[in-house]
Amino acid sequence: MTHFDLAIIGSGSGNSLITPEWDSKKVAVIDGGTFGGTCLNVGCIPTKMFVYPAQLAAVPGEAARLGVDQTLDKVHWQGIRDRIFTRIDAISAGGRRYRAEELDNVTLYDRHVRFISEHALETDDGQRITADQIVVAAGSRPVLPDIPGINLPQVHTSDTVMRIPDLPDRILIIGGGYIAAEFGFVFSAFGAQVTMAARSGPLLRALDATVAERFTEAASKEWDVRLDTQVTALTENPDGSVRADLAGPQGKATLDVDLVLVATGRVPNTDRLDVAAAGFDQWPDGRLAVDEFQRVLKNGAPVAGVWGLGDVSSDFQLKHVANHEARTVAHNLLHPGALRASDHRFVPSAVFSSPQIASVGMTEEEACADTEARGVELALAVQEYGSTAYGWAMEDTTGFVKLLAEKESGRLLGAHIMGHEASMLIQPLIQAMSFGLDAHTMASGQYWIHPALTEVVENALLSLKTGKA
Ligand SMILES: Cc1cc2nc3c(=O)[nH]c(=O)nc-3n(C[C@H](O)[C@H](O)[C@H](O)COP(=O)(O)OP(=O)(O)OC[C@H]3O[C@@H](n4cnc5c(N)ncnc54)[C@H](O)[C@@H]3O)c2cc1C
Ligand SMILES: NC(=O)c1ccc[n+]([C@@H]2O[C@H](COP(=O)([O-])OP(=O)(O)OC[C@H]3O[C@@H](n4cnc5c(N)ncnc54)[C@H](O)[C@@H]3O)[C@@H](O)[C@H]2O)c1
Repeated sequence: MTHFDLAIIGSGSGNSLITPEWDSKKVAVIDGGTFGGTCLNVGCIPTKMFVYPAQLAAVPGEAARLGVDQTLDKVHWQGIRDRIFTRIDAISAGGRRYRAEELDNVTLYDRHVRFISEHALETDDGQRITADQIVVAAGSRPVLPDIPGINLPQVHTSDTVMRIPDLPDRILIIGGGYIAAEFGFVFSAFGAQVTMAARSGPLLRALDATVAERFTEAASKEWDVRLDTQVTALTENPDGSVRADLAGPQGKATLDVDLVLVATGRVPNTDRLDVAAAGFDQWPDGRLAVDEFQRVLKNGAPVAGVWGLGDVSSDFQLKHVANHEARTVAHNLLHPGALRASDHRFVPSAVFSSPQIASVGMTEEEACADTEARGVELALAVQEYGSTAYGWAMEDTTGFVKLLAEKESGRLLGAHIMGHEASMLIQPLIQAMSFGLDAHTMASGQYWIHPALTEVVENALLSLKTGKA
């Protein structure tokens, strides 16, 4: 049995907790997977490193509309893949080496671990660890739906698909969420024939309904989107390809593909941690229950010295949320008498597909319910990129900004953007919501550069008919 001042399970956002204040204390970092966690190794970072070259591959199609003829000669899958993972693997190895070898006070356990009591853990090779403080930052993993043939070697998740040896000709993506949307774009821009089977339509249906509908329409022009379609079986063909049995609105069909990507959501890793053995509370979806200070709960009350952060406990499976919660925990570990709460009021997200999407705050449906419940009026504006000068330059036909605000006060309730650089255009709206700037003051109290694309945000704000306008 080895005792530590602090034990951290998970080297993703959990790794950032080891600040210089811990130099004189004994710290354990435990990770049974690849050092650095999901975002670095199999998540945000490599996916976006594929999205960027995919955007370049899509340029000739876009340029032709504007009178510039270009041709795409070749996409070097292996070169792109190796460039990405040479960089990422080195960062992961460097981070691991730093923790394992260069910090005297830190012990790295490359093992899976499970709880045996509130403050005691056991690794999968039988080592016992106790700690005054334990941080559970163990993340989530892909769900594999119960479909016959799901374990065929041609079936991948986001954990493995980015390292495949060659770009397949034909890909079936099961799911219609974030991962499906991003990989659908990457693989189709690279030249693969992509079919997407979404169990219930439209794509990205957790987002605002206008975004989901208009994204589905745009995506359907680029790849084969089958809504309300179940994949009922996967069978290996004699030539090594896979036959998928599909059941959809048109009845039953079969589809032969070279690779299947499963993107049907992710589950928190609480089961493999055996948090039930410590008696910690869990939500029905398996997430570890924590309070606003990120303290793990047991029978509804915080457990002294046990904390949770990121995908394992969060409502949002997003890296910037995991990082924010890690900053909360970093402070609270060191300041037990002055705890800080995490701020989950205005959590933005972006889908790096084509078109790109960014959202913050309520959907229209949520804003309607919210304003109705509070007896206040809702103001709504939809502004097309194509209505601004920069949109004319782009000959844009798909991009738009949708804003939702409280009519009387002009307080923004939600913002949804689809189109070129949506993830950047949304930032001033996140800022306004976070700092309580009303729509009218935001629109008219500052200069907006002409004729930048930001004018679409300015015009959307001006179109909101609020009490302050
Ligand atoms: C394909 C993909 C793309 C994404 N893109 C984005 C994006 O663009 N933007 C964004 O904000 N988010 C994105 N995300 C989500 C983001 O990656 C996660 O929200 C974030 O990485 C979660 O961080 P974490 O620290 O909670 O967990 P992780 O980074 O997953 O770290 C958990 C660690 O715990 C280890 N572990 C788990 N169980 C045990 C155990 N029992 N014992 C020991 N170790 C254990 C795991 O090996 C892992 O290394 C993406 C996710 C995926 C899959
Ligand atoms: N850009 C980003 O921020 C980004 C990118 C990728 C992933 N992520 C995070 O990772 C999480 C997981 O991504 P995801 O795309 O796997 O999940 P998701 O929750 O976004 O989408 C899952 C999809 O799978 C469908 N589905 C579920 N079970 C199914 C089944 N049996 N058959 C067919 N379809 C089924 C759902 O209806 C849904 O459309 C996301 O929630 C997101 O938070 C974020």
